[in-house]
Amino acid sequence: MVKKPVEQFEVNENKEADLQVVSKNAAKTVYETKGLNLWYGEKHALKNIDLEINQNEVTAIIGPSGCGKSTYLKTLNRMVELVPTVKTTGEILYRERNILDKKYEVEELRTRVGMVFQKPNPFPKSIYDNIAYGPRIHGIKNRKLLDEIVEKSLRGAAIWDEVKDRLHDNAYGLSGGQQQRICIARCLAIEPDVILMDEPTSALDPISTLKVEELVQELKKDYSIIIVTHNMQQAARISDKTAFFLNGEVIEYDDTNKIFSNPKDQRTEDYVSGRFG
Ligand SMILES: Nc1ncnc2c1ncn2[C@@H]1O[C@H](COP(=O)(O)OP(=O)(O)OP(=O)(O)O)[C@@H](O)[C@H]1O
Repeated sequence: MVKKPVEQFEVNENKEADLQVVSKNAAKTVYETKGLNLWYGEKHALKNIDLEINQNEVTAIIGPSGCGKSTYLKTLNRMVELVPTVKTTGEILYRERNILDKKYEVEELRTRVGMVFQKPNPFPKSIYDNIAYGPRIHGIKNRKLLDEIVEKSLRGAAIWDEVKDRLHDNAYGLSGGQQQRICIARCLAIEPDVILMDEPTSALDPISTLKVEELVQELKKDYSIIIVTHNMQQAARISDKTAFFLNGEVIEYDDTNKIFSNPKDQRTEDYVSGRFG
């Protein structure tokens, strides 16, 4: 009788592979929002949000003005709590820990989660000092090490070649598109895990926009990116997943190509086809 050791081995190997897939998927979730509600005073701005955000993906948040996109983004680094009237319920798990728990140190969160804003906001300092700012705050004083971080971050933000000969010039002397990439480099210098972007190209010209979009595609190899955008073509071009928000609710969340080509909800279809918003 012929034994079947190979088949047996194959079965075992598959089981192991299955287990690996399961554990890999578990590690892939960077944020899990569960039943999140947020009020600004009486205004119920986020309603029962459930969203899972994956690692090394670009997640786009779209929806008409006032639907809660920026508010949701700002809950992810707890910036929203700077507004004194804010009240939240529910959970936001970041790497499996609830960041809304008062015991969670917000400083720790901000070293893991960087943010890029709509309007480029470099500090009124040299290009070099803009990038070295975060590492210096974290106690790095060694000049050689700072030089390395500055170069690596500027390269990572695809702006090194444009500024390498003027590192000690004021960042205000750069164009808007260059300033935005300096802000992205400043974010990379703290070696974050996640980058939040709130309409990062809305103040930029088309060429700078394209550069930032290409950069986002490049950065997702190393980071997880969540981007709020009004520009639906941009969401379709650069994101893996898209969440459509309306009146504080997530109406639909799916692979970007499904949201744009075959949405399940009529309201999503109406929005992505430009019928309102
Ligand atoms: N600081 C605040 N105090 C009170 N209400 C606020 C505050 N910030 C936002 N809101 C309200 O919460 C709702 C959601 O606002 P949010 O800025 O998150 O929307 P958005 O989708 O990002 O809009 P836009 O696309 O215009 O930037 C809006 O009704 C807004 O007026």
